[in-house]
Amino acid sequence: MVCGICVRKAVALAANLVTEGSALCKRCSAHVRNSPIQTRTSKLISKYEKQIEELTSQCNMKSDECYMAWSLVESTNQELERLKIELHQKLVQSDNNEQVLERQTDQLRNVSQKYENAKKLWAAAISNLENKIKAMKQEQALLSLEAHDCANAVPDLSKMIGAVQALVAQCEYLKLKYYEEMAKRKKLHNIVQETKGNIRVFCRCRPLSKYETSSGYKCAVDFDGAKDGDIGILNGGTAKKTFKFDRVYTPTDDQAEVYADASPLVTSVLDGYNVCIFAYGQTGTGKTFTMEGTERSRGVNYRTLEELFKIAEERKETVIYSISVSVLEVYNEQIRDLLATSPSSKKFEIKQAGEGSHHVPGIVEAKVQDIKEVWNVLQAGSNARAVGSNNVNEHSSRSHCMLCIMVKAKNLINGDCTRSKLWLVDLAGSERLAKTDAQGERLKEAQNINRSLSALGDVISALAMKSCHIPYRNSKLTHLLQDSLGGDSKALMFVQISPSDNDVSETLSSLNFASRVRGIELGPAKRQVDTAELQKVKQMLEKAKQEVRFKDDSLRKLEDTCQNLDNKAKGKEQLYKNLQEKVKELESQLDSRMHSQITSEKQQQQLSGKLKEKEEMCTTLQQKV
Ligand SMILES: Nc1ncnc2c1ncn2[C@@H]1O[C@H](COP(=O)(O)OP(=O)(O)OP(=O)(O)O)[C@@H](O)[C@H]1O
Repeated sequence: MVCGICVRKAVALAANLVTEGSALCKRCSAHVRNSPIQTRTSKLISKYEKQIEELTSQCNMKSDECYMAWSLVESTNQELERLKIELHQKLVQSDNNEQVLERQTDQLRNVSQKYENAKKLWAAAISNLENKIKAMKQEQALLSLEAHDCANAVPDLSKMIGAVQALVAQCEYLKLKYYEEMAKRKKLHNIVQETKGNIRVFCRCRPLSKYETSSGYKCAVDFDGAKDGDIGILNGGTAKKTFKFDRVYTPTDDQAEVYADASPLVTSVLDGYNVCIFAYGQTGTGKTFTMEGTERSRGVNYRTLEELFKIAEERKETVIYSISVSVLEVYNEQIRDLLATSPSSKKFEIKQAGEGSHHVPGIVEAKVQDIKEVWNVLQAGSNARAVGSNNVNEHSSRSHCMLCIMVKAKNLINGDCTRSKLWLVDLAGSERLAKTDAQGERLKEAQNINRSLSALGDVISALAMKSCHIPYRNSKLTHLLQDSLGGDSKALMFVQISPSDNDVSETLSSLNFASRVRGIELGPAKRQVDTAELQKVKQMLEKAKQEVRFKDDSLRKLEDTCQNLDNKAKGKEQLYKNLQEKVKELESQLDSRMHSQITSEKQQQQLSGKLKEKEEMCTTLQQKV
């Protein structure tokens, strides 16, 4: 209850305790009796206070709700931010992917461009090759036509084979005949040799030397009967002494002509006969020239060996020959083995001569395969001879130079084996001691020369008289030549003379010696030989040889033609195969290119698919945002 004074103020006062019927004044705490208005007001107040309380609690609830709503918005915003970042990252990635894709697309474009270019190139190459193949096919067709023409040109292959077989058979028959004839010829040849005598003498006169001409010396030799083997020596004006030999060579006769007459003896060596060819005569008359010759004008030694190898080669199908050579020098009755001492003998193989090869032991021999090797051996001999003397010319005049060729032969048809020897001797110059007026060493040399030359004469005489004792051992020269002087052996002596009237006495001496050698051997009975039969056989043999040669030639020509055609066809075939292989190679290269193109196209498609997926993902995300 508020006093009247307070009542007035009551309206303005808030919250005052009101009790029904009475109340305590809040200001003065006096009990105040409630008026009806006051009661009603307090009722209203409490009612409103209740309403306020309700509203306050409602307000609190709403504030909580608001708070919750705010929190939700906050978290949604955060999510949105995250999504934005994610979207951004995706966009960046998508950009990167796009760039990679672009690059790959560019690469693919390049690859496909290259592929297109290569394709064009290959296509051009292939069409080029196809053209070539076409051309080659045409050529091949032409060639096969040609081959057909050729085949047609040959009447009939079987006929041809038959003809060839007949030719071969004929050839074989002719060969047999040829061998038979050869055997006959050999026999006849040896008969002819025997009828001519086992020792023959050829006389050769050298030209007047420049010195002789300038000194006014004249030619004292008459060659009028030279063709018949007659030679005349003018001795003191009109007096003329004539000699007869198997051959007489004038100063104009060359080395080939001289050798031509000696060559049949070479054939005898290959047939198993021992042979001796020697040059005898006064110093400076051309013994070395005849036997050795010069490089431009080869002598008997070289030509003999050349022919020997030629015949051995010709006969190689029927006889196997093994040839070896020894080179010796006899000076003052001493033997010098020039091959054993030669500084250049390393060029060929030398060995001790086989047992029984020589009567004098210890001599070496060089086995020679061809004429080139022989030349090396001859050179080695000459070099060794030069090394052994201060002056080769003078020394050679006073020593006997001896070349021995040993031949072993095996006949493949009848199995015959022979061993024979060919001596080629350049004798020391013969001089009369009275003329040389020699003394000391020179006298000794001259005496030795004369002794050995007269020993040679004695051996020849003893042989001619068919003595039971032949004095071979009287000199080293005859001792060495023992096998080739006498028995079945054949000898040829070149008597060398000077044309000068200043040398007449020496010339006469040499010719007398040579006549003695020749005269004692040739008997009248042996001269009467019927050469007509021999001529007939020779002609038959020549004809058979020509026929064989002709058949051989035509066979060889046919074989050559067939071989040529075969070679051509093979060549073309190979070319065609090569081209086919090239085309195959190109095709496989093209295939692999196409395969790689397809692979790269597939890769491109896969990449585009992935790109699309990414783009869709981006769009979805953006929409979400
Ligand atoms: N037929 C010929 N034609 C041309 N020149 C020749 C002939 N014969 C010899 N001669 C020459 O005569 C000279 C003497 O010859 P060569 O030396 O051969 O005589 P030789 O008898 O061997 O002498 P030696 O006994 O002194 O050794 C050489 O110059 C040679 O070239």
